[in-house]
Amino acid sequence: MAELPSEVDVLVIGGGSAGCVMANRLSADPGRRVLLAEAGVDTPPGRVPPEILDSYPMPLFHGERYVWPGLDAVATTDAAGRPRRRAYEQGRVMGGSSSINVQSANRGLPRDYDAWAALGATGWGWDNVLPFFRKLETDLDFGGPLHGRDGPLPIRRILEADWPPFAQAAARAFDASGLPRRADQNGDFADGLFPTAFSNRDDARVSAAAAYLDAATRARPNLVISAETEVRALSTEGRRVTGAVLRRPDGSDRAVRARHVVLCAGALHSPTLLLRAGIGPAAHLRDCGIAVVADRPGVGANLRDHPALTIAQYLPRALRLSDDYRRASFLALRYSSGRPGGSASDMYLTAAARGGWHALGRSLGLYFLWVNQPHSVGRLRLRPSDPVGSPDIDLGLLSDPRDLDRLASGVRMLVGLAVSPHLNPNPRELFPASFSPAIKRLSAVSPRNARLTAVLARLLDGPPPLRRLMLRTLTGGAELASLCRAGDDLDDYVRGNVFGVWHASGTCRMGRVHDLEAVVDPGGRVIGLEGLTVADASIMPRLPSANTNIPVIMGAEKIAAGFGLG
Ligand SMILES: Cc1cc2nc3c(=O)[nH]c(=O)nc-3n(C[C@H](O)[C@H](O)[C@H](O)COP(=O)(O)OP(=O)(O)OC[C@H]3O[C@@H](n4cnc5c(N)ncnc54)[C@H](O)[C@@H]3O)c2cc1C
Repeated sequence: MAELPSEVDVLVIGGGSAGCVMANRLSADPGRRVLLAEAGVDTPPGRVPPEILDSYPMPLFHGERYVWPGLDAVATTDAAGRPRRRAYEQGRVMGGSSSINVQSANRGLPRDYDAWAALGATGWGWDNVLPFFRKLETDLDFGGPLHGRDGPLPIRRILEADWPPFAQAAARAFDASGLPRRADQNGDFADGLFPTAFSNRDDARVSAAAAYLDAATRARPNLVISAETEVRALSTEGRRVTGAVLRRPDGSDRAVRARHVVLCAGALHSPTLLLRAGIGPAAHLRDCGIAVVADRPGVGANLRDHPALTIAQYLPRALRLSDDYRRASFLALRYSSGRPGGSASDMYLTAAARGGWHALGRSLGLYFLWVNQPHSVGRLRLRPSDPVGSPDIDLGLLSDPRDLDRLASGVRMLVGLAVSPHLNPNPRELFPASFSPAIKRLSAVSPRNARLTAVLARLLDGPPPLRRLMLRTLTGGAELASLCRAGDDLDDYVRGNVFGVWHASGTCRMGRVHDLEAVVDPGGRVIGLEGLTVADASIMPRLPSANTNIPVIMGAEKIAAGFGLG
């Protein structure tokens, strides 16, 4: 257990994607004493658990060891107004969600950041953020003015020449979209079919912890890293944040004073800590019995994730990945829906050659389809009956009907592409999948599940009538191709199955200091408070047209570069 200082210059709360960047960059000044407090276990160099290093990530987020317990979220409400709630995984381990994620390393599009600037995040336009995208990476495939050569995070792709049969087949099937094949999704910003970029070296994950908390950084005498240390509360004196109360692994609480606190607890926990400290919408705080320190209506508002569907396909044997091939996701299609209310590149589709770690998963391909530029917005609140318990999260994924429309049209497009002689021409063998509680249970790594899925996989590979019977049982009889023929049924299917892709963001959004809904200024400082910065996924004004890890790391790099105590 690391010895805790009683007073530091900077306390960084949360050692996730943003927190690792902040701890590294802020402790580069030897005169600044920095403490990083992370609730989860540490992953020091040379002792990263093999399941975290693994290029195949799914067992991590279906397991319990590295995720926050008790977090769930309402995806949307059904036609009768009933909320549809499901577990929402977030990393609780050094590296945070970058230690459990799918490792996709996608920047998004220049116009995403120009839109941030237009919304009040002055200085965050593409020309301003590009230097930080370059700074964070070593691109192992591409150079030139758009790419970094010596940043902490290696980014690579499996290029077409090295694709296994599934990826070759999926690309041939997706060619029917008419979109060109492109090589660099982080440097070529038009629509097309790309090899996905990911944060990985030598077929091993490189989390933010591996990249930014290397041995040399950890050896700095002015940096203390305290894992298994949960921050229970921020401390305030008037409108100044003066430190926090930390719970140690032995259960004891310890107050640490800090000249400046940097919140990097993620888009769900950062606003939760602010609300509990009395920083948030005044009426809501009063409902919870919390004294108001600063009335900031934007705290917990503007919660965004990409509304997504998962769809599985029974794969012929020739397209299945061999067991020693760990990475399963190879390509992505960025395309424009062309629907009313849509915009260029507003949709995203990925194809993975394995639906799970087990025998059943090996016989399935898995597609993720999401709205890349959603209009829908959700919110996070404390529960007035239990303000110190898990927050009440409503992703509001289809709160805007244009997102329902685009997802439904995306399903039609996917059916048109994936029901193909290159993959599997049988429309009944492309079917809805979701990470329901039953599938999550089946996806936990255990000898029992290995045996059970081996039996199921053998049955699935049996005679076609038996396979159809199994698929009917698994999916409750829903067939995507027939759903697409009946518009209302397709909408019901989308409403009943939509979920996020763990890209929670926006709950402490950046904006101009006079914007009442903004929570932080363009330097990440909480408006109206002293001594407090937020530097994680919470600050995004809008989602980029991309997975969020690399944009979060870019944001933390930028905030660290402009950081000053005060
Ligand atoms: C399952 C999953 C798959 C994903 N796949 C991808 C992908 O392939 N590509 C991609 O780009 N993005 C992906 N994402 C999203 C991406 O990883 C996140 O957007 C990004 O990691 C968020 O960074 P963050 O710093 O905001 O939060 P996090 O990385 O989640 O870090 C927050 C940290 O704060 C700690 N913490 C929280 N509260 C406290 C407290 N009170 N005290 C102490 N510590 C605390 C947490 O334990 C955690 O370590 C995925 C996310 C998940 C969960």
